[in-house]
Amino acid sequence: MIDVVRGGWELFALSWRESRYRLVLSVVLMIAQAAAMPLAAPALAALTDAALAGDARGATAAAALVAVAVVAALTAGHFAHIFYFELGDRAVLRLERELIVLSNGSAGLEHHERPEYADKLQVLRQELHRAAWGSMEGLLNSLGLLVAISITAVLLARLNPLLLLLPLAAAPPLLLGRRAESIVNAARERAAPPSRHARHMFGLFGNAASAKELRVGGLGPGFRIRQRHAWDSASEKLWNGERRAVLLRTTGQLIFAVSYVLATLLVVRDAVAGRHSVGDVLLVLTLAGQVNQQVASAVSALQEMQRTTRVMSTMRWVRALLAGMEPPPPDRELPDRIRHGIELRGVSFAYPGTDRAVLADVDLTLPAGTTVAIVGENGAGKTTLIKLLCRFYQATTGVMTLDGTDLTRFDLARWRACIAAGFQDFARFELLARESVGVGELADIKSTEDVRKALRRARAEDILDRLDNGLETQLGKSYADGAELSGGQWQKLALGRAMMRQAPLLLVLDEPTSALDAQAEHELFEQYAAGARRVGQRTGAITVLVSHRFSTVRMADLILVVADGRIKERGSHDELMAAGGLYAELYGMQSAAYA
Ligand SMILES: Nc1ncnc2c1ncn2[C@@H]1O[C@H](COP(=O)(O)OP(=O)(O)OP(=O)(O)O)[C@@H](O)[C@H]1O
Repeated sequence: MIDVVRGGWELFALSWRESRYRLVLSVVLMIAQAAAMPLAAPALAALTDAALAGDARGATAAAALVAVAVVAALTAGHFAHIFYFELGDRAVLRLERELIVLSNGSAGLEHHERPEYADKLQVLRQELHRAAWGSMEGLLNSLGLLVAISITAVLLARLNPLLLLLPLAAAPPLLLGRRAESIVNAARERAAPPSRHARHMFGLFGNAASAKELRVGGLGPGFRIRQRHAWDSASEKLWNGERRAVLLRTTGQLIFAVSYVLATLLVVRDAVAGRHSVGDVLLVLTLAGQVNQQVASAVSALQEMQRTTRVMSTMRWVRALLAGMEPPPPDRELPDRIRHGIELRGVSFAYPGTDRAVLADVDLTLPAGTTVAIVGENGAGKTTLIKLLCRFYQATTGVMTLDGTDLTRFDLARWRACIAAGFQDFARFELLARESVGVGELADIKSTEDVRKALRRARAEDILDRLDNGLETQLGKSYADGAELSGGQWQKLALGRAMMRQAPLLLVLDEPTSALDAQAEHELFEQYAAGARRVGQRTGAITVLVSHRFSTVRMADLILVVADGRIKERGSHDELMAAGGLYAELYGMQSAAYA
C-alpha cells in the first residue's frame, strides 16, 4: 500500500511539474463530480421534507440544489477528462523522454545487454501509455472517491451508525463478480480449441482449394459431423461457465439487495417512530444505492494505481541502474595527437552477469600512426576488444592507456568524439540519405559535399544512383515514400558514416564490409590504409580493422591473432608467415580456397 501511495505521489508530482493549472482543474472537477452524487441525496431529502411541509420556497431552493448536483455529477467528469487526458499524455512523453535520455546518455552498453534491463524496458514500453493516463484517471478517481465515501459515511452515520456497515455489503457482489469473470474466462479458454477446430472446418467448406479434395474424398458429411461436434463441445463449455457466472453474480447482488432493504427498514422504522423524516428515508435509499458503485470504483481505481506503482518503481530501477554506470569524472585533457600509442596491460574482461573471461590478461600496444588488423575465429573476442577501446565497457581487470595515461581519466564524450567507427551490427537510420550518412559527424551533416566525400571514401557513391532524390531521398520502410535498401546497401551507408570523421584519433572498422566481395574489400582498405598512414603521420591516428579476409588483413602494419580471448600471435604479415604458426596456417587455408 505504501508503494501505491508513493507511485501515486510520484505521478502527482510529475503532473504538477508538467502543468499545474491542468492538474488543479482536473482535481477540482473530479472532486466536484464525485461529491455531487452523495450531496444530491440530502438535497433530495430536503426537497421532499419541504414539499411535504408545504414550504414552497424551501422546496424550490432544494430542487435547485438537486439540479446543480445532478448537472455537476453528469458534466464535471467530462471537463476533467479533457484536462487529465492531456496531462497523462504529457506525463507519458516526459517519462519516455527521460527513458531515452537515460539509456542513451549512459556511458556504456552494459545496460543494453543485461536481460533484466531488457525485461524492464519491455514492461515500460507496454505499460507506459496505458499506465500513465490510466493511472491519472485512477489517481483522480481515488481522490474523488475518498471525498464521496467520506460524505456518504457522514450522512449515513448521522442517521444511524449501523448504516456504516453498508459498504461491507457491497463486498460480496464485487468479490463474486470477480469470481464469475474468471470462471467465464476459464470457460473461454477451455472452449477455444474446439471452437478453433469448428472454425477451421467451417473454413474448409468455403475454400476453393479444399473443396476439390472434399469432393474427391467424399469428406463432406464426415467433416460436417465433426464441425457440429466441435461447435457443440465449445458451446457447452461456454454455456456451463456462463451459467455458473450468472448464479454467482445473482447471489452477490441478492446479498447487497437484502442489506439495502434492511438498511431502508432501519430508517423506515425510525421514521414511523417519528425519529426521522420521509426525506431521511429517501436519503438512505439514494445513498445506499451509491455505496455499491463507490466500492466497485474504489477497487478498480486501486488496480490502476497498482499499475502506476509498477511503472514508477521500474523507472526508479532503471534510473538507479544507469546512475551507477556513470564514468568517473575526467581529470586529464585529451591530447590532439597520439605520440606513442594505446596500450593494454593485463586486461581481462567478462560481460556483466557472466563469469567467463572473454578477454584474459591481454598485453598489447597499438603504436601511433599504424593500421592494426585483428583476426581470429568467431567468438574469439575481437569485437569485445573494439568495444573496450570505445569504452563501451570497463575492463574487469587491467588498464588501457593512451600515451601512458589511463583512458578513463579522459572525458568520455571527448574520447568518443575522436573515434570513427564502422560496426558489424550497424544501425539503419531511417532518415534522409544525407542525414543517415552525415550523422557520422553531426557538425557536417548539412554539407552535401562532405557527405559525398565520405561515401566516396567508403566506395559507396553508387548507392546514390538508385535513389530517386539522391542524397535527399527518405530511407526506410517506415515511410510510405521511403526507399528500402538491401542489407549490403545499408552496410555501405554505415561505412560512409564511419568515414564522415576525417581526422579521428582512432578508427575502428569491425567487419563493416562483409557485404562486399573480397576483391572490393581489399581495394577499399588498400586505398583507405594509404590515406590513414598519411593522416597517421600527422596525428598519430590508429586504425583498427577486424576482418576474416586475409587478403585484406595482410596489408596491416601489425596483425593480432586472437584466440580464446588471448593474443596468440602478433607481427606483420611477413613475420607471421615466417613464424609458421596459426596465422600462417589460416592464411594458407584461405589462399588455397581462393586459388
Ligand atoms: N553482450 C554479451 N554478453 C555476453 N557474452 C557476450 C556478449 N557479446 C559477446 N559475448 C561473448 O563473448 C565472446 C567473444 O565475442 P566477440 O563478439 O568479441 O567475438 P568476435 O571474435 O568478434 O566474433 P565474430 O568473429 O563472430 O564477430 C563470445 O563467446 C560471445 O558469445
